This record gives sequence, structure tokens and C-alpha cells, in this order.
Amino acid sequence: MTNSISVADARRGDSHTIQEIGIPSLVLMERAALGAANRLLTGDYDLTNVLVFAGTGNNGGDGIAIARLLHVRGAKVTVMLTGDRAKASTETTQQLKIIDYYKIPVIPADINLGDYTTIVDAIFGIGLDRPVEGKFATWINAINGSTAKVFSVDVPSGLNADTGEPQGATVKADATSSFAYSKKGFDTAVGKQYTGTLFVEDIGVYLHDKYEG
Ligand SMILES: NC(=O)C1=CN([C@@H]2O[C@H](COP(=O)(O)OP(=O)(O)OC[C@H]3O[C@@H](n4cnc5c(N)ncnc54)[C@H](O)[C@@H]3O)[C@@H](O)[C@H]2O)[C@@H](O)CC1
Ligand SMILES: [K+]
Repeated sequence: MTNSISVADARRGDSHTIQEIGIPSLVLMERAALGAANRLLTGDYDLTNVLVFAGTGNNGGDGIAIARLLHVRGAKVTVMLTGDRAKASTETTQQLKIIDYYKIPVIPADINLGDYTTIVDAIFGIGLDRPVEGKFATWINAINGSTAKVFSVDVPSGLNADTGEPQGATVKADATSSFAYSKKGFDTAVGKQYTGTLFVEDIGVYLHDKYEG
């Protein structure tokens, strides 16, 4: 049995849970981050110098929440942000405000990744809507070229989660924590090369629940 869903269904599940059921978006994000952070804390990762490479959408927000959860467990964590913090999504803005309290460093995205032992890829998730080019491609190529282990949040950044095909530069992860359900693109032979070991985290989003109208 496969439980993989399309990107459209993933979006439908999230918005139904937030808008119809009433579970706040930040609650889902916290559950997503807890699931992923626990994989990192219990898996074979060197957390002495962790980098969270975060976009300004909600995938980045998940990553920034993971940065906080690892920090409070004693890991050294730095966040690299791919864009202007003033343009971040509502949830990501809140996650940035929270990590300011913990004095977790937030620095601009860079290709110099030499000292990091683990990289958390939180650049793009299911919001990817065009091929990855330009500076984003440069950053993703640097992540793929680093000696650090790479852990992707929800979707390896650049992978089309419906087709399993790379859309321009795409992160090749050692492992991926996908939220609520696996995605259809992860079932293909090519898709599997990008996700690495796949985990699915229960974040409280269930499609086809018996209460759905
Ligand atoms: N509340 C929610 O809706 C939840 C969302 N979650 C996370 O949120 C993600 C989806 O968040 P978003 O919808 O904000 O989307 P993403 O964070 O995946 O991407 C958002 C941004 O990337 C830009 N973008 C897309 N393709 C690009 C490209 N090739 N080059 C440059 N920029 C590009 C888009 O314009 C958009 O601004 C999920 O994958 C998951 O990680 C989870 O936290 C669970 C709950
Ligand atoms: K990602």
C-alpha cells in the first residue's frame, strides 16, 4: 500500500486543517519541526556545528523551528537565510523572532559551508513552482558539494514532489522528513535518489478524515 499524495492534496490537507478544523498553522509547524528534530537527535548525525539553510517561505519556518529545538538540546546551530527577513511569511517571521530570543545566529546565505557537520535543507518544500536557477542553484550546489550530512525538510529543495524529477539544481539528501504523508514523487527511482532515507512525520493533518464534509 502506498500512502503518497500529490502536492495539491498536501496543500488541501494543510489548509483544511488550519481553516476548517481550526488547528493553527504554527501548531502544525511545531509538530513538523519536532518530528524532524527528533530524527536528527536520535539518528547518526554529528550535531557539533549544524547549519539550517532556510528559505523565507514556510519550509524555511520549519527549518528555523528545528534550529531552535536543536539549540535547546545543546547543539551549536547557525541559520543561513536565503532572502530578506522583511519578506518572510507570517509563520517564518514568528520563528525568526523566537530564535532571536535564543540568540541563534542568522546570517545571509553563502556558499562557504566548510565547517558545518550537518546541514538542514529548508529552502523549498511543496511551494516550489519553478526551476531552481541563479543564486539558489549556487547555494544548492554548495550544499551538495559539502562533506556534511544533509537532512531535507519535507522535500529535498528543487525536487518536484509530484513527478520526482529535479527542477534545476536539487538537494541530494541523506535523509528527508516529509510531513503528514509521503509525496508521489518520492516513489520514483529518481525521486528516491534525492530523498535518501525517507521518514514521514505525523503533524496532525489527515486527508479523507471521516468528519470531512
Ligand atoms: N501551515 C502550513 O501550511 C504548513 C506548512 N508546512 C511547510 O511549509 C512548506 C510550504 O510552504 P510554502 O507554501 O510557504 O512554500 P515553500 O516554503 O516551499 O516555498 C516558498 C517560496 O519559494 C518561492 N519559490 C518557489 N520556487 C522557487 C524557485 N525555483 N526559485 C526561487 N524561489 C522559488 C515561492 O515563490 C515562495 O515564495 C511545506 O513544504 C512544509 O515544509 C509545514 O510547516 C506544515 C504546515
Ligand atoms: K526542503
